[in-house]
Amino acid sequence: MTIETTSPEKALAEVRKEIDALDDALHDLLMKRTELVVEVAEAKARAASAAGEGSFVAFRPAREAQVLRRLAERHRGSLPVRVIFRLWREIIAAMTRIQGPFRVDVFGGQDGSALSFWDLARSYYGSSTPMELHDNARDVLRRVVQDRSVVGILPEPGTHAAADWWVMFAAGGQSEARVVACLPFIDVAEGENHVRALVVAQTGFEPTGDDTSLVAISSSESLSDSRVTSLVAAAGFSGQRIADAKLADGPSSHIYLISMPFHVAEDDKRLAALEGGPILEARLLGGYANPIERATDGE
Ligand SMILES: O=C(O)C(=O)C[C@]1(C(=O)O)C=C[C@@H](O)C=C1
Repeated sequence: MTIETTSPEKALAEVRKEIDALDDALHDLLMKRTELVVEVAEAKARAASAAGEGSFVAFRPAREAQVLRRLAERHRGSLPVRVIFRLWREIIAAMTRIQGPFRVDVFGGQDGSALSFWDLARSYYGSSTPMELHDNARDVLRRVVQDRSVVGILPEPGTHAAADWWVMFAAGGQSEARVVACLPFIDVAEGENHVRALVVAQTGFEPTGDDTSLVAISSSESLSDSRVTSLVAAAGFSGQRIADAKLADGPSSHIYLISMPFHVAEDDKRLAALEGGPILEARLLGGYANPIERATDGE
């Protein structure tokens, strides 16, 4: 016969003591991580001044994607990866704000999807980051172009009635703004179907090893899907049309948005090779680290 020496109260108190110790360890690590991010900011400031720039953009979406992918890869147990992401997104957003001004302008539209886009922005850019809602995608884009500290959340082209903002982006003057991320960063096949958004900011579209690029091409004539595909292939690229638009005036009256399943750099020679024949201009709009895909997530 075994004699019960530990009362349930005592066992509970023991486990809670262990939880307290873990909380302390987590808290210590968070404080240490913050100190490292201050060093990261100092390194960025030095790099900016060496490049003759007075300030720097702290936001590095490619690095953020790599941080999340690495965690998803090593994750075990019943805590959903989405919860891990939410926790790290809160941390990363706070650490971005420690380095300098950072704010988010969100497209909400007028068709009831505002809450979905707002939620997406909050869960990725933190509970205390200043955010503003706009009912017009063009206003969001304008804010991004005007202010280096702004990140814009816009509906994914081809999926939303108001998602024609990319045309203004593609046909407007040169700007430092780029598409740099896609939200949500985790796609759960059996999860609820949420909206997808693209993130636009004045920061680089850097490679992560698993990316999608968005290139806009303009033409004076209407191009069929197969024509677009073969022109893209002739330049050494591959990709598919995900959206198109017809402009009222100017020689480049037809404009197509091509999604390419790899990273395209700003100086990629294939962009120049695309121009010629019916294509008057090819412009890299940026792109994003492909979100991770899961069949299920802790359900
Ligand atoms: O690695 C950086 O450049 C950082 O600034 C650190 C960090 C992070 O907290 O991991 C924060 C913000 C950046 O957008 C990317 C990553």
